[in-house]
Amino acid sequence: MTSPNGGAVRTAATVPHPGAGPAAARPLAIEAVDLVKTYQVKGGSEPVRALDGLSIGVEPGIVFGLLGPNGAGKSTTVKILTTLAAADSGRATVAGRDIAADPALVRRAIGVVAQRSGADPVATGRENLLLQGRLYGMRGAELGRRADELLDRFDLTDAAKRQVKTYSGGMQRRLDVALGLVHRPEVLFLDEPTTGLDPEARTAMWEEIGRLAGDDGLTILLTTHYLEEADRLAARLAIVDRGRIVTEGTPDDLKGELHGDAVHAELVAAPADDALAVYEALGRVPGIREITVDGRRVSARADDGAAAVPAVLAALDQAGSPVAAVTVARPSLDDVYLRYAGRSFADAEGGSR
Ligand SMILES: Nc1ncnc2c1ncn2[C@@H]1O[C@H](COP(=O)(O)OP(=O)(O)OP(=O)(O)O)[C@@H](O)[C@H]1O
Repeated sequence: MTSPNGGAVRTAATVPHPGAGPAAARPLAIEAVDLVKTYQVKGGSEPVRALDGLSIGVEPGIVFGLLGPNGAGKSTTVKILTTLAAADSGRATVAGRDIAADPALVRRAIGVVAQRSGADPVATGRENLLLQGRLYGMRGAELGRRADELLDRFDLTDAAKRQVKTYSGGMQRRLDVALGLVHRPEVLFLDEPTTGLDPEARTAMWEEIGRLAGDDGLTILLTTHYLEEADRLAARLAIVDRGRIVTEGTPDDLKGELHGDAVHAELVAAPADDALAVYEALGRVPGIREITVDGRRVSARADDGAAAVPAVLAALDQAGSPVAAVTVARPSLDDVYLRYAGRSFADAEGGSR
């Protein structure tokens, strides 16, 4: 089978329909296979490999989180899946259409809320929605009704006739999401929707996104570098590190893989000898496993964290690395990230790729 431009048309992969018989299957809303993307940097010798064989499969009707630190490759993935950039290699389908063979069909089927607002600041909120609808061929009373419905839904009715430049950050972001939904897309891309919002506006946006997830059939791909956001909103999530997916599952499954408690110790000083003495000393403490030393930070898992603390403190002291502070916690997504990426989320955010 070939497409009008001669390229091969790929059929979308399918997933078993939950609760349906073994023969029933639904197409994936998003499928990306082995995406690679490099950027040539002006004046730089080495090209940046933003995506290094990234693959995801997103079932329809869910919020799927792409979680990763700054520079992990989330925005590049969104740009490729929304046809704004081409991959060097690999393939993908969105809403059942191949992004390379049928980019126009993909664009009609998706809504995109980019990191930077696309709204016209000197137009009103309602005018922005009408303009966006017209771009998708919507007209007349139907478009007016859709704009009013979205203004109401995103709590913007009172501000509908105000210029967008007078909106608060939270109101602008809500309008951005409304703009992405005007033409009733099948798949909505939200690229870091709450970055830059104050905590109150962030919570309000989380509630909105949570409600959207219940909309009939809408699939949402959400990128975020907030662990809490992914935990709260995503039915499934994939953790991205250095352009690859390092693990994928429901937030609870991912945390559940980590049995026992996370023990984090802050050493008085970073160990000098490649931390060998620290690894050896902790390795001898019963019930302690998965030890990671990262500068002054030591992390490990323990079946009973609180009970293990005295032995951990004593072992580190004897190894010549006294402890300044220690915490015990239930596994978090940060622990999941540490396990798969080998460094803490905070370090990955601040560090180089
Ligand atoms: N146009 C570009 N030219 C050169 N390098 C780029 C370009 N766009 C992205 N990169 C690089 O590619 C890598 C991935 O960037 P990307 O924006 O996809 O990451 P991200 O996970 O979305 O991060 P952020 O949260 O900061 O947006 C980074 O190293 C980035 O510096």
